[in-house]
Amino acid sequence: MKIITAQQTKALDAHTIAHEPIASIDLMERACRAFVTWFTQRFDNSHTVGIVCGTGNNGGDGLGIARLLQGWNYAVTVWIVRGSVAESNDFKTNLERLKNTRIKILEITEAPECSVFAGSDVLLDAVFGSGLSRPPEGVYERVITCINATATRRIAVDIPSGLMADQPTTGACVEAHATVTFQLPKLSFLFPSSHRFVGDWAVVDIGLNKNFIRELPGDHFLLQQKDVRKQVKKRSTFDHKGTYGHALLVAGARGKMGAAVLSSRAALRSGVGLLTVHVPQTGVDILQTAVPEAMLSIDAHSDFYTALETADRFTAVGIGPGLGKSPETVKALKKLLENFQHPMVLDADSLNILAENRELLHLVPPGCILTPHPKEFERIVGSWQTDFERLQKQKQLAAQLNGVVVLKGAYSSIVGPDGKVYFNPTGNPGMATGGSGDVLTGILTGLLAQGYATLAAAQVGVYLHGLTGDLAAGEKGMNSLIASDLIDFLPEAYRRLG
Ligand SMILES: NC(=O)C1=CN([C@@H]2O[C@H](COP(=O)(O)OP(=O)(O)OC[C@H]3O[C@@H](n4cnc5c(N)ncnc54)[C@H](O)[C@@H]3O)[C@@H](O)[C@H]2O)[C@@H](O)CC1
Ligand SMILES: Nc1ncnc2c1ncn2[C@@H]1O[C@H](COP(=O)(O)OP(=O)(O)O)[C@@H](O)[C@H]1O
Ligand SMILES: [K+]
Repeated sequence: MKIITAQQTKALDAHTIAHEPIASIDLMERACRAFVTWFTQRFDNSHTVGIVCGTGNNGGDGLGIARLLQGWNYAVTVWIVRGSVAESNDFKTNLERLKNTRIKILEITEAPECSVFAGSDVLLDAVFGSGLSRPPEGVYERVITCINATATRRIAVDIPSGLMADQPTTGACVEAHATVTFQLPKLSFLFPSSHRFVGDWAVVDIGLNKNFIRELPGDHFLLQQKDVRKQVKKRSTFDHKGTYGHALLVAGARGKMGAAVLSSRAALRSGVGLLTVHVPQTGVDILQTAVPEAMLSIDAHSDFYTALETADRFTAVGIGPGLGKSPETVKALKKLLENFQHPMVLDADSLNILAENRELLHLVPPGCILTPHPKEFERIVGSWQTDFERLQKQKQLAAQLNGVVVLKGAYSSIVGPDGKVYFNPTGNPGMATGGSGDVLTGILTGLLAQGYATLAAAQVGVYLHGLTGDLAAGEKGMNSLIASDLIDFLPEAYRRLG
Protein backbone atom coordinates (compact mmCIF):
# COMPACT_ATOMS: atom_id res chain seq x y z
CA MET A 1 0.00 0.00 0.00
CA LYS A 2 1.55 3.24 -1.14
CA ILE A 3 1.56 6.19 1.22
CA ILE A 4 1.10 9.40 -0.71
CA THR A 5 1.57 13.06 0.15
CA ALA A 6 -1.20 15.62 0.73
CA GLN A 7 -0.27 17.17 -2.61
CA GLN A 8 -0.61 13.81 -4.36
CA THR A 9 -3.94 13.23 -2.60
CA LYS A 10 -5.23 16.40 -4.19
CA ALA A 11 -4.09 15.22 -7.62
CA LEU A 12 -5.64 11.81 -6.95
CA ASP A 13 -8.99 13.37 -6.01
CA ALA A 14 -8.87 15.49 -9.16
CA HIS A 15 -7.94 12.53 -11.35
CA THR A 16 -10.77 10.40 -9.94
CA ILE A 17 -13.25 13.24 -10.45
CA ALA A 18 -12.13 13.71 -14.07
CA HIS A 19 -11.71 10.09 -15.13
CA GLU A 20 -14.25 8.00 -13.27
CA PRO A 21 -15.96 10.41 -13.88
CA ILE A 22 -17.71 11.55 -10.73
CA ALA A 23 -18.78 14.97 -9.52
CA SER A 24 -16.66 16.35 -6.68
CA ILE A 25 -19.71 16.56 -4.41
CA ASP A 26 -20.56 12.92 -5.12
CA LEU A 27 -17.04 11.88 -4.21
CA MET A 28 -17.44 13.80 -0.98
CA GLU A 29 -20.74 11.99 -0.41
CA ARG A 30 -18.92 8.68 -0.86
CA ALA A 31 -16.36 9.75 1.75
CA CYS A 32 -19.15 10.75 4.12
CA ARG A 33 -20.92 7.42 3.62
CA ALA A 34 -17.72 5.48 4.23
CA PHE A 35 -17.15 7.42 7.45
CA VAL A 36 -20.75 6.90 8.57
CA THR A 37 -20.56 3.16 7.90
CA TRP A 38 -17.50 2.95 10.13
CA PHE A 39 -19.17 5.12 12.75
CA THR A 40 -22.55 3.42 12.94
CA GLN A 41 -20.87 0.04 13.40
CA ARG A 42 -19.26 1.35 16.58
CA PHE A 43 -21.68 3.88 18.05
CA ASP A 44 -25.43 3.31 17.99
CA ASN A 45 -27.91 6.18 17.75
CA SER A 46 -28.33 6.47 21.48
CA HIS A 47 -25.12 8.54 21.26
CA THR A 48 -25.46 12.28 20.74
CA VAL A 49 -22.99 13.52 18.15
CA GLY A 50 -21.29 16.92 17.91
CA ILE A 51 -19.50 17.82 14.67
CA VAL A 52 -17.04 20.71 14.51
CA CYS A 53 -16.67 21.81 10.89
CA GLY A 54 -14.30 24.15 9.10
CA THR A 55 -15.37 25.76 5.84
CA GLY A 56 -13.12 23.85 3.42
CA ASN A 57 -13.72 20.35 2.12
CA ASN A 58 -13.00 18.70 5.46
CA GLY A 59 -15.79 20.84 6.88
CA GLY A 60 -17.90 19.81 3.88
CA ASP A 61 -17.36 16.20 4.90
CA GLY A 62 -18.48 17.10 8.42
CA LEU A 63 -21.74 18.58 7.13
CA GLY A 64 -22.43 15.58 4.91
CA ILE A 65 -21.77 13.24 7.82
CA ALA A 66 -24.19 15.28 9.94
CA ARG A 67 -26.96 14.82 7.36
CA LEU A 68 -26.36 11.09 6.99
CA LEU A 69 -26.21 10.50 10.74
CA GLN A 70 -29.42 12.42 11.20
CA GLY A 71 -30.92 10.11 8.60
CA TRP A 72 -30.03 7.26 10.96
CA ASN A 73 -31.79 9.09 13.81
CA TYR A 74 -28.75 10.32 15.68
CA ALA A 75 -29.16 13.60 17.55
CA VAL A 76 -26.60 15.84 15.83
CA THR A 77 -25.25 19.30 16.62
CA VAL A 78 -23.00 21.10 14.15
CA TRP A 79 -20.61 23.94 14.86
CA ILE A 80 -19.21 25.85 11.91
CA VAL A 81 -15.92 27.57 12.60
CA ARG A 82 -15.64 30.70 10.50
CA GLY A 83 -12.11 32.08 10.31
CA SER A 84 -10.07 33.04 7.27
CA VAL A 85 -10.92 29.99 5.15
CA ALA A 86 -13.26 30.68 2.23
CA GLU A 87 -16.21 28.30 1.86
CA SER A 88 -15.40 25.57 -0.67
CA ASN A 89 -18.06 24.75 -3.26
CA ASP A 90 -18.77 21.34 -1.77
CA PHE A 91 -19.01 22.88 1.69
CA LYS A 92 -21.62 25.29 0.34
CA THR A 93 -23.61 22.49 -1.28
CA ASN A 94 -23.59 20.38 1.85
CA LEU A 95 -24.64 23.38 3.95
CA GLU A 96 -27.53 23.96 1.57
CA ARG A 97 -28.51 20.31 1.98
CA LEU A 98 -28.82 20.79 5.73
CA LYS A 99 -31.65 23.26 5.31
CA ASN A 100 -34.98 21.80 6.35
CA THR A 101 -33.34 19.27 8.66
CA ARG A 102 -33.65 19.20 12.43
CA ILE A 103 -29.91 19.58 12.85
CA LYS A 104 -28.84 22.36 15.18
CA ILE A 105 -26.19 24.54 13.49
CA LEU A 106 -24.15 26.97 15.57
CA GLU A 107 -21.59 29.40 14.21
CA ILE A 108 -18.23 30.14 15.84
CA THR A 109 -16.69 33.36 14.61
CA GLU A 110 -14.44 34.25 17.51
CA ALA A 111 -12.50 32.43 20.21
CA PRO A 112 -15.16 30.45 22.14
CA GLU A 113 -15.43 29.46 25.79
CA CYS A 114 -14.16 25.94 26.06
CA SER A 115 -17.43 24.64 27.49
CA VAL A 116 -18.89 25.19 24.00
CA PHE A 117 -18.50 21.55 22.93
CA ALA A 118 -19.65 19.95 26.17
CA GLY A 119 -22.73 17.76 26.11
CA SER A 120 -22.19 15.43 23.15
CA ASP A 121 -21.28 11.79 23.67
CA VAL A 122 -19.01 11.83 20.63
CA LEU A 123 -17.31 14.82 19.02
CA LEU A 124 -16.25 14.64 15.37
CA ASP A 125 -13.40 16.85 14.23
CA ALA A 126 -13.85 18.17 10.68
CA VAL A 127 -12.09 21.54 10.98
CA PHE A 128 -9.04 20.92 8.80
CA GLY A 129 -8.14 17.95 6.64
CA SER A 130 -5.20 17.33 4.37
CA GLY A 131 -5.41 20.93 3.10
CA LEU A 132 -3.68 22.24 6.23
CA SER A 133 -0.65 24.23 5.16
CA ARG A 134 0.50 26.01 8.32
CA PRO A 135 -0.17 25.84 12.06
CA PRO A 136 -3.73 26.87 12.99
CA GLU A 137 -4.03 30.30 14.61
CA GLY A 138 -6.67 32.53 16.18
CA VAL A 139 -10.15 31.07 16.33
CA TYR A 140 -8.91 27.78 14.81
CA GLU A 141 -6.26 27.30 17.45
CA ARG A 142 -8.76 28.06 20.21
CA VAL A 143 -11.32 25.66 18.78
CA ILE A 144 -8.70 22.89 18.70
CA THR A 145 -7.85 23.60 22.35
CA CYS A 146 -11.55 23.39 23.20
CA ILE A 147 -12.05 20.15 21.28
CA ASN A 148 -9.18 18.66 23.29
CA ALA A 149 -10.71 19.93 26.53
CA THR A 150 -13.90 17.89 26.07
CA ALA A 151 -14.25 14.74 28.09
CA THR A 152 -16.06 13.03 25.22
CA ARG A 153 -14.73 10.62 22.64
CA ARG A 154 -13.06 12.56 19.85
CA ILE A 155 -12.97 11.18 16.33
CA ALA A 156 -11.13 12.90 13.52
CA VAL A 157 -12.47 12.95 9.97
CA ASP A 158 -9.61 12.05 7.61
CA ILE A 159 -6.86 13.54 9.78
CA PRO A 160 -6.82 15.29 13.17
CA SER A 161 -7.09 19.03 12.56
CA GLY A 162 -3.66 20.58 12.92
CA LEU A 163 -1.70 17.45 12.02
CA MET A 164 0.52 17.75 8.97
CA ALA A 165 0.30 14.68 6.76
CA ASP A 166 3.90 14.66 5.60
CA GLN A 167 5.79 17.30 7.54
CA PRO A 168 6.55 17.79 11.21
CA THR A 169 3.61 19.23 13.16
CA THR A 170 4.47 22.29 15.21
CA GLY A 171 1.14 23.92 16.08
CA ALA A 172 -2.06 23.09 17.93
CA CYS A 173 -3.56 19.76 16.96
CA VAL A 174 -6.66 17.80 17.84
CA GLU A 175 -5.93 14.83 20.07
CA ALA A 176 -8.30 12.28 18.63
CA HIS A 177 -9.06 8.93 20.21
CA ALA A 178 -9.58 7.58 16.70
CA THR A 179 -9.11 8.80 13.14
CA VAL A 180 -11.02 7.55 10.14
CA THR A 181 -8.96 8.36 7.10
CA PHE A 182 -9.89 8.23 3.43
CA GLN A 183 -8.33 5.69 1.06
CA LEU A 184 -4.75 5.62 2.36
CA PRO A 185 -3.04 6.33 5.68
CA LYS A 186 -0.98 9.51 5.95
CA LEU A 187 2.77 9.20 6.53
CA SER A 188 2.67 10.94 9.90
CA PHE A 189 0.21 8.36 11.26
CA LEU A 190 3.09 5.88 11.34
CA PHE A 191 5.33 7.95 13.61
CA PRO A 192 5.39 7.61 17.39
CA SER A 193 5.05 11.38 17.95
CA SER A 194 1.69 11.45 16.11
CA HIS A 195 0.02 8.77 18.17
CA ARG A 196 -1.36 11.17 20.77
CA PHE A 197 -3.12 13.08 17.95
CA VAL A 198 -4.24 10.26 15.68
CA GLY A 199 -5.22 7.62 18.25
CA ASP A 200 -6.25 4.35 16.64
CA TRP A 201 -6.70 4.91 12.95
CA ALA A 202 -8.72 3.13 10.31
CA VAL A 203 -8.72 3.48 6.55
CA VAL A 204 -12.00 3.53 4.63
CA ASP A 205 -12.12 2.98 0.89
CA ILE A 206 -13.72 5.82 -1.06
CA GLY A 207 -12.92 4.40 -4.49
CA LEU A 208 -10.14 6.74 -5.56
CA ASN A 209 -8.45 5.63 -8.78
CA LYS A 210 -6.19 2.65 -7.97
CA ASN A 211 -4.25 2.76 -11.26
CA PHE A 212 -3.40 6.38 -10.64
CA ILE A 213 -2.20 5.52 -7.11
CA ARG A 214 0.02 2.78 -8.56
CA GLU A 215 1.62 5.20 -10.98
CA LEU A 216 2.24 7.99 -8.51
CA PRO A 217 5.89 8.30 -7.57
CA GLY A 218 6.54 7.46 -3.93
CA ASP A 219 9.05 5.99 -1.53
CA HIS A 220 6.79 5.08 1.37
CA PHE A 221 4.73 1.92 1.65
CA LEU A 222 2.74 0.04 4.26
CA LEU A 223 3.37 -3.70 3.98
CA GLN A 224 0.33 -5.82 3.33
CA GLN A 225 -0.11 -9.54 3.85
CA LYS A 226 -0.65 -10.20 0.15
CA ASP A 227 2.68 -8.56 -0.77
CA VAL A 228 4.57 -10.47 1.88
CA ARG A 229 2.89 -13.76 1.01
CA LYS A 230 4.18 -13.53 -2.57
CA GLN A 231 7.74 -13.46 -1.31
CA VAL A 232 7.58 -16.57 0.86
CA LYS A 233 9.56 -19.40 -0.75
CA LYS A 234 7.75 -22.65 -1.39
CA ARG A 235 9.33 -26.04 -0.69
CA SER A 236 9.77 -28.57 -3.46
CA THR A 237 9.66 -32.39 -3.39
CA PHE A 238 13.38 -33.11 -3.73
CA ASP A 239 14.62 -30.35 -1.44
CA HIS A 240 17.06 -31.35 1.27
CA LYS A 241 18.57 -29.54 4.21
CA GLY A 242 21.33 -28.18 1.99
CA THR A 243 18.67 -26.37 -0.01
CA TYR A 244 17.83 -24.24 2.98
CA GLY A 245 21.25 -22.97 3.88
CA HIS A 246 23.49 -23.11 6.89
CA ALA A 247 23.15 -20.22 9.30
CA LEU A 248 25.60 -19.15 11.97
CA LEU A 249 24.43 -17.27 15.02
CA VAL A 250 27.02 -15.59 17.19
CA ALA A 251 25.15 -14.82 20.37
CA GLY A 252 25.19 -15.07 24.13
CA ALA A 253 27.67 -14.41 26.91
CA ARG A 254 27.73 -15.50 30.55
CA GLY A 255 24.38 -14.51 32.04
CA LYS A 256 22.86 -13.82 28.63
CA MET A 257 22.70 -17.23 27.05
CA GLY A 258 18.93 -16.93 26.86
CA ALA A 259 19.37 -14.49 23.98
CA ALA A 260 21.27 -17.19 22.07
CA VAL A 261 18.61 -19.78 22.86
CA LEU A 262 15.79 -17.52 21.66
CA SER A 263 17.48 -16.50 18.43
CA SER A 264 18.53 -20.11 17.71
CA ARG A 265 15.05 -21.50 18.17
CA ALA A 266 13.63 -18.74 16.02
CA ALA A 267 16.16 -19.39 13.24
CA LEU A 268 15.24 -23.08 13.22
CA ARG A 269 11.50 -22.35 13.15
CA SER A 270 12.07 -19.94 10.30
CA GLY A 271 13.04 -22.95 8.20
CA VAL A 272 16.82 -22.88 7.95
CA GLY A 273 18.46 -26.15 6.79
CA LEU A 274 21.28 -26.20 9.31
CA LEU A 275 22.13 -24.01 12.24
CA THR A 276 25.42 -23.57 14.04
CA VAL A 277 25.61 -21.37 17.11
CA HIS A 278 28.92 -19.91 18.25
CA VAL A 279 28.94 -19.73 22.05
CA PRO A 280 31.46 -19.27 24.86
CA GLN A 281 32.15 -22.38 26.92
CA THR A 282 29.69 -21.36 29.58
CA GLY A 283 26.94 -21.68 26.99
CA VAL A 284 27.66 -25.18 25.72
CA ASP A 285 25.43 -27.21 28.02
CA ILE A 286 22.71 -24.57 27.92
CA LEU A 287 22.52 -24.54 24.14
CA GLN A 288 22.88 -28.29 23.69
CA THR A 289 20.07 -28.87 26.15
CA ALA A 290 17.73 -26.09 25.10
CA VAL A 291 18.24 -26.39 21.34
CA PRO A 292 19.27 -29.95 20.41
CA GLU A 293 18.78 -29.24 16.71
CA ALA A 294 21.63 -26.72 16.67
CA MET A 295 25.33 -27.54 16.25
CA LEU A 296 27.86 -25.59 18.25
CA SER A 297 31.03 -23.73 17.49
CA ILE A 298 32.76 -23.24 20.83
CA ASP A 299 34.80 -20.17 21.69
CA ALA A 300 38.17 -20.46 23.40
CA HIS A 301 36.88 -18.14 26.12
CA SER A 302 34.67 -19.29 28.95
CA ASP A 303 32.42 -16.23 29.09
CA PHE A 304 32.15 -14.36 25.82
CA TYR A 305 32.95 -14.26 22.11
CA THR A 306 36.61 -13.72 21.25
CA ALA A 307 37.29 -15.50 17.97
CA LEU A 308 35.77 -17.64 15.29
CA GLU A 309 37.89 -19.97 13.20
CA THR A 310 36.17 -19.34 9.92
CA ALA A 311 32.71 -18.40 8.78
CA ASP A 312 33.24 -19.38 5.15
CA ARG A 313 30.94 -22.38 5.17
CA PHE A 314 27.90 -20.41 6.34
CA THR A 315 25.36 -18.86 4.00
CA ALA A 316 24.41 -16.16 6.49
CA VAL A 317 25.50 -14.92 9.89
CA GLY A 318 23.46 -13.27 12.63
CA ILE A 319 25.44 -11.60 15.35
CA GLY A 320 24.65 -9.59 18.44
CA PRO A 321 22.02 -10.88 20.86
CA GLY A 322 23.48 -11.08 24.37
CA LEU A 323 27.01 -10.73 22.96
CA GLY A 324 28.54 -8.18 25.32
CA LYS A 325 31.11 -5.58 24.30
CA SER A 326 34.44 -6.75 25.73
CA PRO A 327 37.51 -5.53 23.79
CA GLU A 328 38.14 -9.07 22.52
CA THR A 329 34.58 -9.25 21.23
CA VAL A 330 35.12 -5.96 19.39
CA LYS A 331 38.23 -7.41 17.73
CA ALA A 332 36.42 -10.61 16.83
CA LEU A 333 33.53 -8.69 15.27
CA LYS A 334 36.01 -6.64 13.25
CA LYS A 335 37.65 -9.78 11.93
CA LEU A 336 34.31 -11.31 11.04
CA LEU A 337 33.24 -8.17 9.18
CA GLU A 338 36.54 -8.15 7.26
CA ASN A 339 36.34 -11.78 6.25
CA PHE A 340 32.72 -12.75 5.81
CA GLN A 341 31.37 -12.02 2.35
CA HIS A 342 27.75 -13.14 2.70
CA PRO A 343 24.78 -11.26 4.16
CA MET A 344 24.67 -10.73 7.89
CA VAL A 345 22.18 -9.62 10.48
CA LEU A 346 23.66 -7.14 12.94
CA ASP A 347 21.68 -6.65 16.12
CA ALA A 348 21.93 -5.56 19.75
CA ASP A 349 25.52 -5.47 21.04
CA SER A 350 27.03 -5.72 17.59
CA LEU A 351 25.23 -2.43 16.84
CA ASN A 352 26.46 -0.94 20.10
CA ILE A 353 29.99 -1.98 19.14
CA LEU A 354 29.58 -0.31 15.75
CA ALA A 355 28.37 2.86 17.47
CA GLU A 356 31.40 2.93 19.76
CA ASN A 357 33.91 1.94 17.05
CA ARG A 358 32.71 3.89 14.07
CA GLU A 359 35.57 2.78 11.84
CA LEU A 360 33.90 -0.66 11.82
CA LEU A 361 30.87 0.77 10.00
CA HIS A 362 32.96 0.91 6.83
CA LEU A 363 33.57 -2.83 7.06
CA VAL A 364 29.92 -3.84 7.08
CA PRO A 365 29.52 -5.89 3.88
CA PRO A 366 26.78 -4.91 1.42
CA GLY A 367 23.43 -6.63 1.75
CA CYS A 368 23.39 -6.72 5.55
CA ILE A 369 20.38 -6.13 7.77
CA LEU A 370 20.77 -3.92 10.83
CA THR A 371 17.98 -4.16 13.39
CA PRO A 372 18.35 -1.32 15.90
CA HIS A 373 15.66 -0.27 18.34
CA PRO A 374 15.46 3.53 18.65
CA LYS A 375 18.11 3.77 21.39
CA GLU A 376 20.60 1.64 19.44
CA PHE A 377 19.82 3.68 16.35
CA GLU A 378 20.50 6.93 18.20
CA ARG A 379 23.85 5.59 19.36
CA ILE A 380 24.82 5.07 15.73
CA VAL A 381 23.36 8.15 14.02
CA GLY A 382 22.97 10.70 16.84
CA SER A 383 19.75 12.29 18.07
CA TRP A 384 16.93 13.75 15.99
CA GLN A 385 14.38 16.53 16.44
CA THR A 386 11.43 15.00 14.61
CA ASP A 387 10.40 11.58 13.37
CA PHE A 388 10.82 12.88 9.82
CA GLU A 389 14.45 13.62 10.59
CA ARG A 390 14.78 10.18 12.14
CA LEU A 391 13.51 8.61 8.94
CA GLN A 392 15.96 10.71 6.93
CA LYS A 393 18.81 9.42 9.06
CA GLN A 394 17.60 5.87 8.54
CA LYS A 395 17.65 6.38 4.78
CA GLN A 396 21.15 7.82 4.95
CA LEU A 397 22.46 4.90 6.99
CA ALA A 398 20.91 2.32 4.65
CA ALA A 399 22.46 4.08 1.65
CA GLN A 400 25.84 4.44 3.35
CA LEU A 401 25.96 0.74 4.23
CA ASN A 402 24.33 -0.41 1.00
CA GLY A 403 22.09 -2.56 3.17
CA VAL A 404 18.76 -2.63 4.95
CA VAL A 405 18.10 -0.82 8.22
CA VAL A 406 15.11 -2.02 10.25
CA LEU A 407 14.14 0.49 12.92
CA LYS A 408 12.09 -1.50 15.42
CA GLY A 409 8.97 -0.43 17.29
CA ALA A 410 5.31 0.00 16.40
CA TYR A 411 5.22 0.22 12.58
CA SER A 412 8.86 -0.87 12.32
CA SER A 413 10.33 0.80 9.26
CA ILE A 414 12.39 -1.19 6.79
CA VAL A 415 14.62 0.97 4.61
CA GLY A 416 16.75 -0.26 1.71
CA PRO A 417 19.72 1.42 0.05
CA ASP A 418 17.43 3.00 -2.57
CA GLY A 419 15.66 4.96 0.18
CA LYS A 420 12.34 3.14 -0.17
CA VAL A 421 10.59 2.71 3.17
CA TYR A 422 8.30 -0.18 4.10
CA PHE A 423 6.34 0.19 7.33
CA ASN A 424 5.22 -2.99 9.04
CA PRO A 425 1.63 -3.15 10.29
CA THR A 426 1.89 -6.32 12.39
CA GLY A 427 2.88 -6.47 16.04
CA ASN A 428 1.58 -4.97 19.26
CA PRO A 429 2.80 -3.56 22.59
CA GLY A 430 2.73 -7.07 24.09
CA MET A 431 6.02 -7.51 22.21
CA ALA A 432 7.65 -4.86 24.37
CA THR A 433 9.29 -7.58 26.44
CA GLY A 434 12.92 -8.67 26.73
CA GLY A 435 13.98 -11.10 24.03
CA SER A 436 11.48 -10.11 21.31
CA GLY A 437 14.30 -8.59 19.29
CA ASP A 438 16.45 -11.72 19.68
CA VAL A 439 13.65 -13.70 18.09
CA LEU A 440 13.62 -11.31 15.14
CA THR A 441 17.37 -11.72 14.68
CA GLY A 442 16.94 -15.49 14.54
CA ILE A 443 14.14 -15.25 11.99
CA LEU A 444 16.05 -12.85 9.75
CA THR A 445 19.24 -14.90 9.90
CA GLY A 446 17.30 -18.04 9.07
CA LEU A 447 15.68 -16.36 6.05
CA LEU A 448 18.94 -14.91 4.74
CA ALA A 449 20.58 -18.32 5.04
CA GLN A 450 17.78 -19.81 2.95
CA GLY A 451 18.66 -17.47 0.13
CA TYR A 452 16.11 -14.72 0.57
CA ALA A 453 17.41 -11.45 -0.85
CA THR A 454 18.17 -8.92 1.84
CA LEU A 455 15.10 -6.74 1.39
CA ALA A 456 12.78 -9.74 0.99
CA ALA A 457 14.21 -11.33 4.15
CA ALA A 458 13.63 -8.09 6.05
CA GLN A 459 10.06 -7.70 4.81
CA VAL A 460 9.03 -11.32 5.33
CA GLY A 461 10.89 -11.59 8.65
CA VAL A 462 9.59 -8.39 10.21
CA TYR A 463 6.03 -9.07 9.06
CA LEU A 464 6.13 -12.68 10.32
CA HIS A 465 7.64 -11.63 13.64
CA GLY A 466 4.86 -9.09 14.22
CA LEU A 467 2.27 -11.65 13.20
CA THR A 468 3.62 -14.11 15.80
CA GLY A 469 3.12 -11.30 18.32
CA ASP A 470 -0.47 -10.73 17.24
CA LEU A 471 -1.28 -14.44 17.35
CA ALA A 472 0.43 -14.82 20.73
CA ALA A 473 -1.40 -11.77 22.12
CA GLY A 474 -4.69 -13.25 20.90
CA GLU A 475 -4.10 -16.34 22.99
CA LYS A 476 -2.11 -15.11 25.99
CA GLY A 477 -3.01 -11.42 26.13
CA MET A 478 -0.47 -8.64 25.77
CA ASN A 479 0.50 -8.40 29.42
CA SER A 480 1.62 -11.99 29.74
CA LEU A 481 3.25 -12.33 26.34
CA ILE A 482 6.93 -13.38 26.51
CA ALA A 483 9.47 -13.78 23.75
CA SER A 484 9.30 -17.61 23.72
CA ASP A 485 5.59 -17.30 22.83
CA LEU A 486 6.60 -15.59 19.60
CA ILE A 487 8.59 -18.65 18.56
CA ASP A 488 5.71 -20.95 19.50
CA PHE A 489 3.46 -19.02 17.13
CA LEU A 490 5.89 -18.93 14.23
CA PRO A 491 4.43 -22.11 12.65
CA GLU A 492 0.92 -20.60 12.67
CA ALA A 493 2.19 -17.26 11.38
CA TYR A 494 3.91 -19.06 8.50
CA ARG A 495 0.72 -20.98 7.75
CA ARG A 496 -1.17 -17.69 7.43
CA LEU A 497 1.34 -16.65 4.77
CA GLY A 498 1.24 -20.01 3.00
N1 LIG B 1 -12.96 15.78 -3.77
C1 LIG B 1 -12.14 16.00 -2.80
O1 LIG B 1 -11.23 16.82 -2.92
C2 LIG B 1 -12.35 15.27 -1.53
C3 LIG B 1 -11.90 15.86 -0.35
N2 LIG B 1 -12.17 15.33 0.84
C4 LIG B 1 -11.94 16.10 2.07
O2 LIG B 1 -11.27 17.30 1.79
C5 LIG B 1 -10.23 17.53 2.70
C6 LIG B 1 -9.27 18.50 2.13
O3 LIG B 1 -10.00 19.67 1.93
P1 LIG B 1 -9.39 21.08 1.55
O4 LIG B 1 -8.33 20.93 0.55
O5 LIG B 1 -10.55 21.96 1.25
O6 LIG B 1 -8.69 21.57 2.86
P2 LIG B 1 -9.12 21.65 4.37
O7 LIG B 1 -10.58 21.46 4.56
O8 LIG B 1 -8.21 20.79 5.09
O9 LIG B 1 -8.73 23.19 4.71
C7 LIG B 1 -9.37 24.27 4.11
C8 LIG B 1 -8.42 25.33 3.65
O10 LIG B 1 -7.83 25.99 4.75
C9 LIG B 1 -6.66 26.68 4.34
N3 LIG B 1 -5.68 26.53 5.41
C10 LIG B 1 -4.71 25.60 5.54
N4 LIG B 1 -4.06 25.73 6.69
C11 LIG B 1 -4.64 26.79 7.31
C12 LIG B 1 -4.41 27.45 8.55
N5 LIG B 1 -3.48 27.02 9.38
N6 LIG B 1 -5.17 28.49 8.88
C13 LIG B 1 -6.14 28.93 8.07
N7 LIG B 1 -6.42 28.35 6.88
C14 LIG B 1 -5.67 27.31 6.51
C15 LIG B 1 -6.25 26.09 3.05
O11 LIG B 1 -6.36 27.06 2.05
C16 LIG B 1 -7.22 24.91 2.84
O12 LIG B 1 -7.53 24.72 1.51
C17 LIG B 1 -9.72 16.14 2.99
O13 LIG B 1 -8.99 16.06 4.17
C18 LIG B 1 -11.03 15.37 3.05
O14 LIG B 1 -11.58 15.51 4.34
C19 LIG B 1 -13.07 14.19 0.90
O15 LIG B 1 -14.37 14.72 0.88
C20 LIG B 1 -12.87 13.26 -0.26
C21 LIG B 1 -13.05 13.97 -1.54
N1 LIG C 1 4.40 -1.33 20.75
C1 LIG C 1 4.87 -2.22 19.85
N2 LIG C 1 4.19 -2.47 18.72
C2 LIG C 1 4.68 -3.34 17.82
N3 LIG C 1 5.86 -4.01 17.94
C3 LIG C 1 6.57 -3.80 19.04
C4 LIG C 1 6.12 -2.90 20.06
N4 LIG C 1 7.06 -2.89 21.03
C5 LIG C 1 8.04 -3.74 20.64
N5 LIG C 1 7.75 -4.30 19.45
C6 LIG C 1 8.61 -5.21 18.69
O1 LIG C 1 9.32 -6.07 19.57
C7 LIG C 1 10.71 -6.15 19.23
C8 LIG C 1 11.55 -5.61 20.40
O2 LIG C 1 12.90 -5.66 20.05
P1 LIG C 1 14.05 -5.14 21.04
O3 LIG C 1 13.72 -3.76 21.52
O4 LIG C 1 15.33 -5.35 20.36
O5 LIG C 1 13.89 -6.11 22.27
P2 LIG C 1 14.97 -7.02 23.02
O6 LIG C 1 16.27 -6.28 22.96
O7 LIG C 1 14.44 -7.13 24.40
O8 LIG C 1 14.99 -8.32 22.31
C9 LIG C 1 10.87 -5.36 17.94
O9 LIG C 1 10.79 -6.19 16.82
C10 LIG C 1 9.68 -4.40 17.97
O10 LIG C 1 9.27 -4.02 16.67
K1 LIG D 1 -10.16 16.78 10.64
